[in-house]
Amino acid sequence: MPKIAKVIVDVPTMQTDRPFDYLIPAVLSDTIQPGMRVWVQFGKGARKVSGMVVAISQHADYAGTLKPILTTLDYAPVLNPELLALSQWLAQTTYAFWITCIQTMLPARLKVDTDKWVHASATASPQTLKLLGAQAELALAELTPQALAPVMKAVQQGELTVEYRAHDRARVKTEDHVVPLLDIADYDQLLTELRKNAKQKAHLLNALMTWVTRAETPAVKQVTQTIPRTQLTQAAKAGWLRLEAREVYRDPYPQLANQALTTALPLTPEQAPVVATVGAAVAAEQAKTFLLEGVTGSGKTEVYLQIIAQALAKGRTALMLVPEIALTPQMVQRVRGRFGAAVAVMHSGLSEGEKFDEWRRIQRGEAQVVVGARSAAFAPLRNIGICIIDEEHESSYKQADAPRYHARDVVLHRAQSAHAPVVLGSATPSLESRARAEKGVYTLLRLPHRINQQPLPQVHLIDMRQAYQQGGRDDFSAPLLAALAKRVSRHEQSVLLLNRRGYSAFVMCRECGYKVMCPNCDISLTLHMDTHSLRCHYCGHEEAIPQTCPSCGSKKIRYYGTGTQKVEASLNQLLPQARVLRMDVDTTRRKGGHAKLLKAFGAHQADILLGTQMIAKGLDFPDVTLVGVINADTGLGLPDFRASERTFQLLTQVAGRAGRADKPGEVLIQTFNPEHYAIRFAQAHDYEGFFYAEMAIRHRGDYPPYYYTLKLTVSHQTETKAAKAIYSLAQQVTAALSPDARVLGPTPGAIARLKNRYFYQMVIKYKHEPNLGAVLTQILDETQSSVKNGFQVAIDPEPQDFI
Ligand SMILES: Nc1ncnc2c1ncn2[C@@H]1O[C@H](COP(=O)(O)OP(=O)(O)OP(=O)(O)O)[C@@H](O)[C@H]1O
Ligand SMILES: [Zn+2]
Ligand SMILES: [Zn+2]
Repeated sequence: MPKIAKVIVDVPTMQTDRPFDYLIPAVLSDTIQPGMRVWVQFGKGARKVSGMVVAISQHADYAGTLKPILTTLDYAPVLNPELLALSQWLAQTTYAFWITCIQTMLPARLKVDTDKWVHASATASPQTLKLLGAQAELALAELTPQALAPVMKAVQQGELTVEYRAHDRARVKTEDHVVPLLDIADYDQLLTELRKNAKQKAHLLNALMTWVTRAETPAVKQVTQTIPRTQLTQAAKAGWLRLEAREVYRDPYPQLANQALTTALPLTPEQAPVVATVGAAVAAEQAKTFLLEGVTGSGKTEVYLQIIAQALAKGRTALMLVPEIALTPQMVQRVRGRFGAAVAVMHSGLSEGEKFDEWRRIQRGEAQVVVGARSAAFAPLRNIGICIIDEEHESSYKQADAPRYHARDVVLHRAQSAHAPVVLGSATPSLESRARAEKGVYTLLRLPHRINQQPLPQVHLIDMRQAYQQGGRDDFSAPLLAALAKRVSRHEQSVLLLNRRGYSAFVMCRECGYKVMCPNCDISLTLHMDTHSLRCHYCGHEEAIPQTCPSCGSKKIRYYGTGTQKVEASLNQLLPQARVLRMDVDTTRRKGGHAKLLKAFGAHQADILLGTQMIAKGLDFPDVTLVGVINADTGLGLPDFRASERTFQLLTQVAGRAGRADKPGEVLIQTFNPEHYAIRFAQAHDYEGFFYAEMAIRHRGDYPPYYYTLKLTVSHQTETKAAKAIYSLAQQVTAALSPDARVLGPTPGAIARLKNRYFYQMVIKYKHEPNLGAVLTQILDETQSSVKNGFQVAIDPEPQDFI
């Protein structure tokens, strides 16, 4: 009885979002396993596509004749059974295509690329044949837009046919090594036969004898420092040696390779019981979730490292997630410093090749500790013994595009099947997690004090309404300037936060008020002084800054908004003695830019580190005694029920950068809302107070964590079509819901037009809705058939952004 492979093909549509049956040819019957990528023929044109074997069975679900699998792309599964099951769970819970989930879980290098080629069909006219020139076929990707137009026309008329050709990009990096082939006596003999002046050959033969004695096979890279490569090739031809390509890993952190390992610190009386409690769950293989609520500088990272060590000692592996912006070189160094080569790092700053190699080191069991950002939740670790999510409140753990997963949920799901405990750590836990701890679903553990009983920094609020009346200058109040100046004279350091949430610099005409807008999106363009251009942060459109107003022709074009560059310029004017380092998207765009700036600041090459949100987290610099917040409240006005929570978290985190060593810290927060509860609780370092106050507000408004939320978005290039569609979907959804559910909207998206598409959305708030999943799947099914009409529907469970 032939065996059947169930294959998910790489064709992401609703109709193809299920396993298809393929025959396993006899030659492959011993090889093929679930989790392997294969080539198959698919669809009408029987074109070659890649796919993933998700199961093997004796039974076909399809009654017709089955096509065979053409061949495999992998020698071993790239998804193990646990991850394969996870991919299916992910597809179900995020309403995404199964193939999209599979691809999200694998490194980009394992995604098969398809190129389109055209060649002449039997009906091709001489004119069409001319398009091909002397070639038998053309790669579409290489044609210019002008050349493409007539080719596409010929394709539509059937004179040219398109062929899809997929190719695997999973290439490993190799390095050549010299392998001696003879023994010492032979080399000695050759040496005596050499002509006197053949100095290079003599040198090589001597070297070969040394390598044979030491049983070495040195890298060609090293050998060619003293012996020319041509000598090696000649010697290889003569049969003296062989050049062998060996697989090497690309190391994203070569500078950390030979670092001496750090040892565990003696734990403080607060840390010790936390490590013991979680350690017990690690030992007992209990899938328990702990919420570690520890103030900034309380030594959470040391706790994580010691818990990880316990899991490793049991022969199990560890997964540690850190938000992208907190994944500083400092953090990587701390983990690599403790566990050395056992650590693999996964984040978006790595090259594709580095990501692939780190993934393979994990896959092969050579790395047992993974530290990484959101996507590391899918690291191919086996035998997980502990999972840690640092800064668990961070919204960047939620992916905004399909599959719209939350890394915290993925990790909790994996830990459950691995019987491993999870630690969610934060100084400012999300309301959702803290509420679960309140109900006893999670176990609450606390580190209420800083290491060595260092006090948390004093926080002062500066009322900017008064400061402006008293003649404050630019963005700086008198007290903040004075405090900065004092630090400079004492050779201490300061961190200065410019809150960019809900905010950006723009260009406006002072005569007529014209703002330069993106031609594709309903949003003003953002000013970038380093490139002297205006850019759209949504679609990437870029244009030069106009000299005169495009609307009225006036020359009174002015720059508005507190951009970091503008703040830096006024700091240089107001405090000429201070050396300022600016850290924002512009100065950290290049690879390693982030690390370079932090290193310079750590080496005291600057007095002030000025930056956006990215400086608020994870930094541990002992000489920082002042933290200034230029604008605390830009995010408070956003139409989002999490606005207060986000502001509280940001202020608490950034305040936590001050006074972490022996010198006491001070924090100055400039605000227009000094009475706002989020700002007051941040001033008092009172997370618990904030939690209960905010819970009351959420309760009154029927918001999470009391309700679940789900956002449904429809877009179309024609505004009326999008609007009509959302109203009919709203009816369809409402009909399926119980009276307890609430529907907000439909409304136009906060940015109603993006990339020339119009967006309409609705938000569903609910507690228990057993029918919701079915009606959403039905909606996806129905709208998918209208994709040809240009509709796009997106379902976002627990969205992090309501705009
Ligand atoms: N047991 C200990 N003994 C001595 N020093 C410690 C101990 N544990 C941690 N530290 C030190 O205390 C400082 C703060 O610790 P750490 O950075 O781990 O805090 P954290 O809670 O992760 O802070 P944040 O949430 O602000 O990032 C670090 O410099 C760390 O080396
Ligand atoms: Zn104008
Ligand atoms: Zn745009």
